[in-house]
Amino acid sequence: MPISYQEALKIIQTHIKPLHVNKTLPLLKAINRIASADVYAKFALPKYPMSLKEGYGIAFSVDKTVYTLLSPPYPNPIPLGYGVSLSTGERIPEGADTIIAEEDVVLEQENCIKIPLHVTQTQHIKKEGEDIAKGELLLKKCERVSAQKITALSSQGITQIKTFQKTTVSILSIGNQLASGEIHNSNAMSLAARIIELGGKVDEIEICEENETKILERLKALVQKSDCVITTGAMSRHDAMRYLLETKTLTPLFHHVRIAPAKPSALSLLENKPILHLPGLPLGCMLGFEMLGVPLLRQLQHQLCIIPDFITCINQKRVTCKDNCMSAIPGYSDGRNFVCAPYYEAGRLNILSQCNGYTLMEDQESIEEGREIPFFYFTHPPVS
Ligand SMILES: Nc1nc2c(c(=O)[nH]1)N[C@H]1C(S)=C(S)[C@@H](COP(=O)(O)OP(=O)(O)OC[C@H]3O[C@@H](n4cnc5c(N)ncnc54)[C@H](O)[C@@H]3O)O[C@H]1N2
Ligand code: MOO
Repeated sequence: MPISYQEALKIIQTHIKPLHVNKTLPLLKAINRIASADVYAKFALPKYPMSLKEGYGIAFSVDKTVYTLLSPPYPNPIPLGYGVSLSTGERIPEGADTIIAEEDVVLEQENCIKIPLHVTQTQHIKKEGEDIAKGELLLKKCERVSAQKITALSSQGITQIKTFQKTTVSILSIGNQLASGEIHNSNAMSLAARIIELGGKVDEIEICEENETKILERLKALVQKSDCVITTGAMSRHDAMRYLLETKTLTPLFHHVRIAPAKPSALSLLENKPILHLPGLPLGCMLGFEMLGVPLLRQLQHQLCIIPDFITCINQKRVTCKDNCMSAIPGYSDGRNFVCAPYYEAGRLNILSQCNGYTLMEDQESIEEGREIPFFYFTHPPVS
């Protein structure tokens, strides 16, 4: 009996152990990787109150509009009614509590300024610790290292961080047409490209003819090399990969999922390494990877949510799907609307090149125009 898509995801979450190999990397090499340790701020930023304008720092007094400018060395604190010249980003001396931009003052004499009537005390000042507090959590374990996270880290002088090792994947493509050279192995190259896009590393890409002994031998070798193996093909009736799963030569954690396409997909463990078995039909293989392979990689990479982020879009063209399963429908979204691909049968080859993501729809025969749908971008870093 096929299990539901949710059950398959649950099995990935409960049976697949995230990888525990750490690597300390320079910040820019860590981009898109997952942090393997919390990083805290060593000191507060800014370290001192700073002026956000080119102008004057004054010790504000409510009844005064004219301020005498002092020259360094300044008295500590600056007395009420006095001020100093400051540039943008400069430290504000003790006692000065308000910044007046230079274009807002009238120079009365050489060392005297007249400030506008409406001044807010503390204006244009960035206070000590306003950006980052000492001890603040800057990067959480299991969080993706992004350009936005780099700002705080580099402002602390942090040049390297601990991340989880990239997931390494080997691909075994099974089929006699592949082995004889009758067809090119576009599935493996497409999967490999996608794995690299997602931040993984591809170790080996091999082709194997449909022979149970040879498949098993190659799988045993590949699980030694990689964190995870993906097989493609030989999953229909009477096929070799399916036979190995059905006879429990390879013990499946699941086999047959109520998804469309890629229903015959399976997940097994060999020497504790996960093997994802996808069908050979090209679109079935790639959408099966999006539905099951992406969550598997996210699980291996400690992602808290193994499903990637999605946005909500409005469906623009009626879509037919399969009821009693989770259908993945590829298409294009401009961020607001979704239009499904003109065709999306599992055996088609090249339609994804015209798509930027897919929607998932469960137990529906169709998705009507105007309906809200989830949309998963291919380009979203899925380990985030
Ligand atoms: N009588 C039935 N037939 C099929 C059923 C069924 O229930 N009853 N299920 C269908 C479903 S669903 C799927 S999915 C496929 C599973 O097919 P396989 O995984 O066994 O596919 P292969 O025989 O290995 O390959 C089919 C076809 O796909 C192309 N291919 C395969 N590998 C590659 C590759 N690496 N790169 C590019 N293209 C590849 C090639 O044209 C193969 O001939 O079974 C249905 N059948
Ligand atoms: O499960 Mo298959 O990929 O629909 O043809």
